[in-house]
Amino acid sequence: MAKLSIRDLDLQHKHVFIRVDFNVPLTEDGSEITDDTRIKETLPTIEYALKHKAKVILASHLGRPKGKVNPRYSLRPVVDRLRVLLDHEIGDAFNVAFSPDCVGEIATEMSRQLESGQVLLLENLRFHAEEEANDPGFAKKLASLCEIYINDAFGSAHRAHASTEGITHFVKQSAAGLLMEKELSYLGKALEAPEKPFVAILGGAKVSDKIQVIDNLLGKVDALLIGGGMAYTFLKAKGQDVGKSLLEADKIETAKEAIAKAEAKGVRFLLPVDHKLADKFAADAKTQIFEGDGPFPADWMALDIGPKTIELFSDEIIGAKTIVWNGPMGVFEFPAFAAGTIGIAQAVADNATAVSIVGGGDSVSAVKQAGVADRITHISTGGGASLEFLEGKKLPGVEALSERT
Ligand SMILES: Nc1ncnc2c1ncn2[C@@H]1O[C@H](COP(=O)(O)OP(=O)(O)O)[C@@H](O)[C@H]1O
Ligand SMILES: O=C(OP(=O)(O)O)[C@H](O)COP(=O)(O)O
Ligand SMILES: [Mg+2]
Repeated sequence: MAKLSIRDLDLQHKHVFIRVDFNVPLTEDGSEITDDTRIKETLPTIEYALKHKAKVILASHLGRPKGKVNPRYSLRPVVDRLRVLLDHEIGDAFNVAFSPDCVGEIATEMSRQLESGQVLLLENLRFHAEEEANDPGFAKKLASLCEIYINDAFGSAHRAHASTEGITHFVKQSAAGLLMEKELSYLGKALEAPEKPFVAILGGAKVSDKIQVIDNLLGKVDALLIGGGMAYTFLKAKGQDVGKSLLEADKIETAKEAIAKAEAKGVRFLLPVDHKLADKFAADAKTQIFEGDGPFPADWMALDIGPKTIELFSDEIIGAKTIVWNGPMGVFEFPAFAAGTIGIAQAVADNATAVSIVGGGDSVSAVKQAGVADRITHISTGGGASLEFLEGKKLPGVEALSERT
């Protein structure tokens, strides 16, 4: 990689701002972390900086609070977990300070008081609309906290936001963290010339974001399996009434184009053939299995793929030599709708001859919940980011870093 690495820099006694992706899955009320993979994966970078006597400032977004302060999306639960993890790694009673705002007087004062070898975590960057708008004034405020900027947030590297892109224009040195380097290096090698058959599995809830990558994926994969919340815009595009299922009406045209392109290119394009429907979006919803391409019963929504779809997708997965998976097959956080995601996780893990890559905050959480993570070749902290990387797009969070000269 031609980009500067944290290992190239002299960190001693400097304020080092590390952009991390602590956008971890939480319980519904936001009070507890359900999967801390993204925190654990940044520990090598944080420990490296501490060992080299940096004053470490950590910043992240959490969820999509849309530019407003919202306690539901506070990073406070992350401070507690980080303390425990660093205690365990570094020694007892390791303190992590927490600033209730990522910019302003308190953040400035707390960062000024940091000593070498100490850590400060800033509150959710997305409590300010300027973060996602990549506002230069806001980026400058973030930059004023530090002398060195490190981006270790691979999971957010596809975003050109103030803390991932803008900030680099206001600091002298911007470098990649160890997790960022590890992800780029692994994915770069694995996806340079993937062995075929190459099967991509897409699901999850970020339909409008991720439907964009399909066009480019169709030039690379032999089969594309679409489940989860992503599937219903496609089924609607094929003329099926999907009731109250997740639907992005303004992406129906994009979906139609993708279906046509897959056909023209001879890519096998699989959609669910049965579903587990719910009468409401809740863990205790009434359920029914629905099969075929007729209209869903009115007011019901699909929250999981059905057993025939698990079988159909698994048959495709068994024969693959490279598998990339992002996005759960259903609302696996509710036990009644976890079977599809767990079934696909097992099928991916059971294919011992394929290189398998599972990416995304929620997908990784699901694979761990299914107990098969150790049989996946690479667990990536990035969902959208790994898809855009696979597409061959330049990631703005990486592009913005200083060149190694
Ligand atoms: N059929 C569905 N309807 C609504 N939400 C769904 C459905 N299937 C999956 N999801 C949700 O998608 C979310 C994860 O999507 P996403 O963030 O895109 O994945 P990842 O974090 O793995 O990249 C999960 O919280 C899951 O509940
Ligand atoms: O969780 C994330 O992506 P993912 O759900 O695709 O894994 C990243 O933290 C990016 O979050 P965003 O999609 O709200 O910008
Ligand atoms: Mg997610």
